[in-house]
Amino acid sequence: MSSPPEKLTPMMQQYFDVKRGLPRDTLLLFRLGDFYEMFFDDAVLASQLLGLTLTKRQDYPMAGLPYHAADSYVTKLLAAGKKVALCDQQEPAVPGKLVRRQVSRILSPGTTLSANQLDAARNHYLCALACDRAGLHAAWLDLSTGEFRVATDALLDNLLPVLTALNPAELVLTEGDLARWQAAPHDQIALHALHQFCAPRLCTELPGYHFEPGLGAQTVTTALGVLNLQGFGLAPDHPALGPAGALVHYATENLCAKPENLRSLQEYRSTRTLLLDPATLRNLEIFQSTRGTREGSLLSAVNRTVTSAGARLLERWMAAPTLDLAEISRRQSLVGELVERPGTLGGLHDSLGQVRDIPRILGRLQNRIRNPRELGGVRDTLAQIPPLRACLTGAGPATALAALGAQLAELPALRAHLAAALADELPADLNDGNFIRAGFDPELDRMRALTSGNKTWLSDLERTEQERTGIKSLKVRYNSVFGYYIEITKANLHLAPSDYVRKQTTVNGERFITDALKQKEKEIFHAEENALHRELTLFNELVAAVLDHSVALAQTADHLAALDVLAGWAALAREWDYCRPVLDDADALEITDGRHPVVEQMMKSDRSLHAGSAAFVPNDTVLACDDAQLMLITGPNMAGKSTYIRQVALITLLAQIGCWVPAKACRIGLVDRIFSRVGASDDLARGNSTFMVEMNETANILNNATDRSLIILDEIGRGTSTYDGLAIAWSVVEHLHRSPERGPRTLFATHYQELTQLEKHLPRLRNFSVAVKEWNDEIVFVRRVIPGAADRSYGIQVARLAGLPLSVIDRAKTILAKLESDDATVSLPAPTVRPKKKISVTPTDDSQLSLL
Ligand SMILES: Nc1ncnc2c1ncn2[C@@H]1O[C@H](COP(=O)(O)OP(=O)(O)OP(=O)(O)O)[C@@H](O)[C@H]1O
Repeated sequence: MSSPPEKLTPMMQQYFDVKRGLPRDTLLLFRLGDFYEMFFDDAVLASQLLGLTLTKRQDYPMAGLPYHAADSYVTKLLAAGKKVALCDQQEPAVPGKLVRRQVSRILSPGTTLSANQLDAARNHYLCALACDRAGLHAAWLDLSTGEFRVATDALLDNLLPVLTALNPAELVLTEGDLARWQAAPHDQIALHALHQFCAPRLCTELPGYHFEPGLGAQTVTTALGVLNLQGFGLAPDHPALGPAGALVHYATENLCAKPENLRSLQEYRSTRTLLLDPATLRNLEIFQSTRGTREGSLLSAVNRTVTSAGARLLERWMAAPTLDLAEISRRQSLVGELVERPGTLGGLHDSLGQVRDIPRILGRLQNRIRNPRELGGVRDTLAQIPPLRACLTGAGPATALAALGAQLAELPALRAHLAAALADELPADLNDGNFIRAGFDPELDRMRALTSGNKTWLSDLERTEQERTGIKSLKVRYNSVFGYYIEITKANLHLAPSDYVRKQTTVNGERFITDALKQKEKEIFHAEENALHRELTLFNELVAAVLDHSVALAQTADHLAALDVLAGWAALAREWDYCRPVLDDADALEITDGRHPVVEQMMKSDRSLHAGSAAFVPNDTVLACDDAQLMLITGPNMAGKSTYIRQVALITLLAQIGCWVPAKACRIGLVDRIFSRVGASDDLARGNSTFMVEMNETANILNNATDRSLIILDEIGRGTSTYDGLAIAWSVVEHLHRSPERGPRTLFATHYQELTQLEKHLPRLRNFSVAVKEWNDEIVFVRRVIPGAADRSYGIQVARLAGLPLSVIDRAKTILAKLESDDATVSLPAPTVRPKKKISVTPTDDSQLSLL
């Protein structure tokens, strides 16, 4: 920061005192009257980010923004990854006296609670990490809803996938860790992966002692208001309590108070979760498409939620699909009951549409961010509980839906209280008043009557003064500078009575006051102030009443969120004809008429735009760890290989979150991890070529896959020379098939025709191809996956479809014919191509398979 001027005014002295107490990367917004001002480097930066005018005060830069618009400016600063401290006046300003000021909150991307600064449909995590010889220890907290979790794992690969899926808005790390991870020797792959996860995010570093587990246990127990953590199944020396303590400390500093909405601390265990590594999340476009949009992702294809809390729960379920068969079956049954009852589904949809974001409303109320609309949200939600319960119990007393309905707390007293107390239309700002309904509180009514009585007096005054003076155009008006005044136009000034006191001359006339008018004004102001004060008291009582029921409200909100997700899935199942998959502990993966959930929907919307476009063609899959373990899929370009192998992975993922799946029938033996290696992507910024990324991802799969995993591999080895690539692809297939009895269920799409010969030697490998029809040297895609290897690749025909110039196509055909003939000499002009050698397989002993 620029150095402060030598001689400081008392106010600037106060500014520097506050600034010194803040972390260095925090912008200070310093309240001066109706503005928040920034000075020095903060002013320069903010003026650039917010487009504010940069001014000067005694030679140093200054920029200000009106305090009532602060929310939208702060939103922009947070979106730019900045942290912002709001320093407010703690007492009314008195001329000649320095006002007491204090930081009231620090806002950062991971700790903000304001509805404007949060995406309603997304969880918003602050996450702390520590890594030592015992492994990776993590804690994450959504301060807006109070969700708080810890996890520890000896293997980074078990924890990093879920953290990537959670996509935290901000990280808290031990000072120096980030640099240490970056500088770690090349073979420390785990530390580099950790650095890679952290580097693009906003990281705040805290001194190491904040991460000490003993201190963490104390901080966390105090924050949760419990004596110990046994009730949450956590030992006092759990290593993730270090990061958990650091999180609570950081949140407390930012809120300038203890976070009041932490209800519980849950341990996340990777052994209970289907893991999707970061590459798979990206490759399978689970949360966003490769273009970076929500549209085109699996999440958007299966999201039919109508509440924000439901949308967030769906995201959480997808980030960590469960391995708990009972839980999966519970969700499936609820979906099943709803699929059977379209009437119930319609009723739920309407009522859920009126439900407000209770978890975040409670989070704000508990952390002292309060406005009348938040209470309105609780009122409107409670009003929906009776119809929702009626809807659910209407399904029959012995149903899972009725059981869920019984868990929704009606809280009739609170509902009636809020309905009686709150006005229909509620202001966003407490100080605007008029949010308490007339007739609710006699005292408030009396004060309001006084105000309105006085206002009637004013309008009567206008009439009587017009009569007294004979000036028809005389007006009684109000402005914020003079308060109430009487206005007389120039032409009538000679008629102004002598008791009128002149206050201001305007272009058209003069403004006057009288003693009686000023007396009345005082009464009005006083009555308004009293009424607002009374409203605030009533408001605080209502907030207290709501918070008294916070546990029941929070639980009900959790049930409503689940109901929203499940009702959405039932609607999806009906609309797209999904089936209920059977999940068990067996080894099989059998899908009849499976479809790709995203491509299918996109094709339908294309069809509605372009008549004649084709419909999605369903395909079967049969895999088993100990039988058809590895499907090797060949076929022309564009035939549908990638779509097919991805659809199997997506159907598996949907099945394990409890959703129904796009198929006619489906049976899946639980999968512990889904791995994928698809497409080409480079990571040039970190010095990794396309091929290097491909090999890293493949290495990860081969090192971490278990017999319970599902692996999809698309064109392994494509990023290098033909023979190197083929050799690698070949040995990868062998590796996956190495155990004599069983191996991970694998789908392997390839253009290396040579690999199909492996079927003869690897008993659990099955050749499949995507069929095409050939017609007049053109190909027609039929999108059917059939047993047996493809005969050729039709690359040139597809290249023609892509619009390559005909001269190039013809020349390619000539070269291909030569290459495929025994005479491998191609006459010039020709590209430099290594003649293709015949590749053959020598049977029996695997180790003797000769490539070349
Ligand atoms: N089962 C299907 N039904 C209808 N259309 C499909 C089906 N499968 C794929 N398609 C369409 O075919 C296009 C190409 O599919 P895909 O990318 O899977 O082919 P591919 O065989 O992997 O091609 P390449 O080998 O060139 O990567 C998809 O974008 C999709 O629109």
